[in-house]
Amino acid sequence: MSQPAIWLGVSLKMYFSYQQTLTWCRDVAELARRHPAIQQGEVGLFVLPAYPAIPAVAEIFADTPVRFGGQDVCQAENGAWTGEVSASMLQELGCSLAEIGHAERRRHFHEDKTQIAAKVAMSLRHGLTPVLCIGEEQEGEPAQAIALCQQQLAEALDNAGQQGLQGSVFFAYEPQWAIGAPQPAPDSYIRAVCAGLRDLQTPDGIDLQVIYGGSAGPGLIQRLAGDVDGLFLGRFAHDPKALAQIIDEASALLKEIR
Ligand SMILES: O=C(CO)COP(=O)(O)O
Repeated sequence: MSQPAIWLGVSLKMYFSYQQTLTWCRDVAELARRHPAIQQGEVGLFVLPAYPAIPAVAEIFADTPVRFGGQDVCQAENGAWTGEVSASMLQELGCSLAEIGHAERRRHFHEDKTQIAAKVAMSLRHGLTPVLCIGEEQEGEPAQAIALCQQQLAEALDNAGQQGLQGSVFFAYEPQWAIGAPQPAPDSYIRAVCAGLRDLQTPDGIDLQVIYGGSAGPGLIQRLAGDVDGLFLGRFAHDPKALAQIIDEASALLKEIR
């Protein structure tokens, strides 16, 4: 089956309890089982729950095409790294993704470009698709945002390129000023930046899917009309009905643009 044309990813961050996570995932699994666009592989869905929920989430999504992964991953293979989770353990649990470099991790845990590049390489080495989060801190001009993202992307893929690692990377473009806001960045801004990001060069064998995150919710995917490969959702996917609506919109958009 070919790759989905639109990806919808959801990070649950630390919003839900364990039981709330399972209840939400069961609703999403049900949605995935009955939605033709998901079943036919036109719209892809991925979910990033908190680490302890991963084994139960794996069971819930077992008979669906929904992918799941960690909200972070350790840069080291294994060993004396208290509190960390290795890429190999994520893979063992059935994960196919690892989120890397989210703005909240950069802010609260001072993650830097060296760690982020090492995490990207470690994920690819273990067959995990990095969900690499990049975005400018302050609102400015699209050209400035593209230049900054280009530099951060090159730094993040540097180790992987040098090691000749191959695979897909979700480039989650998340302007930091739009995360946790009442509404996303303006449509024209997102379209201009994401169109530029899609043209960026990557090391041989690494392909990018550009998805937009930052207060994304119902209505946005249609307004971005084909300039992004998908959305990376947070709060506005907490209501499964809202997620269902976004899947419907993605499916309708694909019918329009094909
Ligand atoms: O950071 C995000 C996704 O990882 C976006 O979160 P919000 O949509 O809640 O702003």
